[in-house]
Amino acid sequence: MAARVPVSRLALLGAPGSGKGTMAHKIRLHFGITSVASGELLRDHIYRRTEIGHRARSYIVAGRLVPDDFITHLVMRELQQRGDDGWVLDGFPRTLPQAHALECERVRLDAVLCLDVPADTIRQRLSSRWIHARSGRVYNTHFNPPRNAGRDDVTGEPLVQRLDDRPDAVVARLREYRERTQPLVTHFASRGLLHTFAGTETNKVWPEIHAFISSHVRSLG
Ligand SMILES: Nc1nc2c(ncn2[C@@H]2O[C@H](COP(=O)(O)OP(=O)(O)O)[C@@H](O)[C@H]2O)c(=O)[nH]1
Ligand SMILES: Nc1ncnc2c1ncn2[C@@H]1O[C@H](COP(=O)(O)OP(=O)(O)O)[C@@H](O)[C@H]1O
Repeated sequence: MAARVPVSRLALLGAPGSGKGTMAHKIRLHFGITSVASGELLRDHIYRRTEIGHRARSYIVAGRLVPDDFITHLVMRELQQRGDDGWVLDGFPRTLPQAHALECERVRLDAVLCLDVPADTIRQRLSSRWIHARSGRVYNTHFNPPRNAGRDDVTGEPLVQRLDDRPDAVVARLREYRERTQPLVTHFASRGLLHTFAGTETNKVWPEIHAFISSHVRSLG
């Protein structure tokens, strides 16, 4: 059974393809803490063809970050719905203004887990990532392939590649990461919240993250 941590508020920081979503999934399975994934929120809006999705699409396809106030509003609304529960933020904050917005709203973070993965590994992973568009389930032809090639395990529906996993969009996303997200490393380190986990294989990094959450995460229970 999952070991439950009563209250914990974590953020996953890392380049595109560093394994944030994969780790968030493992944290939910092992600790019962669910994630708020900013990219998934946006893709869901695009899939449902909402006005928000319409605004976000051109940024995402070009590999650019969507405007700060736009994504902050979306994530804050989601967090308000969660009330006092713990959560893992996957992909937010991604810029200094987003981190400042969390502080302004007095949203407490217990720890920021930074995934440090080399760019070559990231390019390989993203070229072999496939998703089920409706649910957001993520596969990889090498790491966690679907049971039937090209088909979602649960629905049997076809898998697709993300438009922003094309090589030119990946170059743009890695540039956005270096220029706008990496400054958060210093920001969170200065607040004593940063914990970095380096490696090229999720299954080797996960035991370190598991041990960290088991021993460090604040509990109000
Ligand atoms: N080969 C390989 N692929 C992995 C590993 N960990 C995660 N992946 C895959 O790499 C891709 C990116 O991981 P994901 O969790 O989506 O990264 P995110 O973009 O940071 O959320 C997905 O297709 C994962 O299934 C690993 O250790 N090895
Ligand atoms: N916090 C954020 N700030 C700005 N744009 C975001 C944010 N989160 C997600 N996005 C947009 O959604 C895209 C996909 O995000 P995500 O699913 O987290 O992908 P990945 O971590 O694989 O790059 C980003 O490239 C960006 O366009």
